[in-house]
Amino acid sequence: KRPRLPPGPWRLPVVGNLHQVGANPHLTLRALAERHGPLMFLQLGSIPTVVISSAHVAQEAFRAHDLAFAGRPALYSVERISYGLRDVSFAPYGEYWRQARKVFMVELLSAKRVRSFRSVREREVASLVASIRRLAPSSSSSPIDLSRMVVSVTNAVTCRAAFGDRYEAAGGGRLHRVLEEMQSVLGGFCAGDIFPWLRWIHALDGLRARVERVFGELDDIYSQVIEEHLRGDCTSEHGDLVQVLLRLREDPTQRNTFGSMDQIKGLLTDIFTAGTETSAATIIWTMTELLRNPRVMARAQKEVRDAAGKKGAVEETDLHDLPFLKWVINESLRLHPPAPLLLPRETTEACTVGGYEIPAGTRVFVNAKVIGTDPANWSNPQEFRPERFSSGGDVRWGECFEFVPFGVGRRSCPGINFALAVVELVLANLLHCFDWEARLGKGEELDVEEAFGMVVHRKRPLCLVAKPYEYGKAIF
Ligand code: HEM
Repeated sequence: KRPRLPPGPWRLPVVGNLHQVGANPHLTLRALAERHGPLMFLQLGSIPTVVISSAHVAQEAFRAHDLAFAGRPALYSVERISYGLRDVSFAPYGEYWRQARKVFMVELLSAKRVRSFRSVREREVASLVASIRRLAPSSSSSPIDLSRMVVSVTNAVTCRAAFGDRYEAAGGGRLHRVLEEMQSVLGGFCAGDIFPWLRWIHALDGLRARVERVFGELDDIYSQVIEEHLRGDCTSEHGDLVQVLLRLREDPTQRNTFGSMDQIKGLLTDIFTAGTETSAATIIWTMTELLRNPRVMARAQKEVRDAAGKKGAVEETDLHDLPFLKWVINESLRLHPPAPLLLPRETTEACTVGGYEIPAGTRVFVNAKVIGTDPANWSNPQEFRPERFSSGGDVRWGECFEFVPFGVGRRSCPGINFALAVVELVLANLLHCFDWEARLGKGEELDVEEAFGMVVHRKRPLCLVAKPYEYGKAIF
């Protein structure tokens, strides 16, 4: 007997289940899964879709059929900005993806390479602390927009790792603006991704023009940076990604894969889309939860201040002594995974999960947020309680299906080391150098309202009063 599709809600003609998903899919999909189960079938416009909402189903799907789930859909905005999917994140599963991911892993994201960017991180974090001091010289200063400042730091760290010292020459400010606009065109569902035959509509609704504008500006910046590297004007002490990619062009074994400039540019875009907003959102959600939980804030600050002592700043070598801070970050990633539905997958072949058929070409969402707050695996799941990570040692990312903020299987995030290095250093310094206060009305609590996008941020920026801490005077 032919297996059936997984259960799911009734669908309307043409739109299918689209009207039930709405503008906040990570929330509506939770409610739908509660009714229809942890393996659910939806028809989103013309796209057959499966949503996985439990650790148990994720484990069964990815242990037995990792390859079948290793594809990605070709999304409208991503296709153009990644130079025709010449990236890692959205490249179709195959040889190009494998080679490109290997280059990322070895040349940019390995533990050794991440360590080599230490001075980049320390410099950018020092500059963040100095900016906050300038804006908030005393405890009676006005609140500062921490969300904005944190995105600038994560952008700057990624830009320096990718471009080396040419980052400022590339016009740091202009690049930030373009990257912001890029995140906005990539955010959310667009009609052309749900009804591929409707892609023409983006000529009318303005999306095509926005994508073209961002693409043009990015291309301009990349061309300038690559040109300077080719002229030999680049002297970064740690070696940067552009240098590495240009060297690969000279290598006869790699030339076929990385021969064209478009390939280099596609990979650069990937680093910015995958790496900056995700890390910034993690920092901001962690600060949000610390402010909502003064007991946890006090313990985290004590740990950091004990480790750094009278030093004006926390250095990377101090981070080894901060186990509590690491649990705090894990707890934040559990409650607020920046990519709550991971990145969409598309099945490369048909497979059977839990006795149900998943046809080839099905779009797949894994609901990391629901999995991380499933009462079957987490006690009092909505409570922010970092101590729950105290037993069992470090999390083994990718092997623990109850906690998947970085995804699962062969397409899981390769940037974990790179991300956590900057997230930990920024947070440690924010906690060491300042005391923080959210100026709220009587009885009011700091909110956790979300704005949906490929990366889920706070709906409103995190604006806080920063009170300089006594030992924080001599920064670095
Ligand atoms: C806290 C920060 C981060 C979070 C929460 C995060 C999360 C994720 C998630 C959920 C995925 C999709 C995984 C899947 O489909 O199973 C992903 C993929 C990816 N991430 Fe990250 N990420 C972060 C930081 C970074 C950084 C800093 C980089 C690089 C500089 C990076 C590079 C990538 C790439 C290239 C992919 C695509 C992998 C592939 O398709 O083979 N990420 N990330």
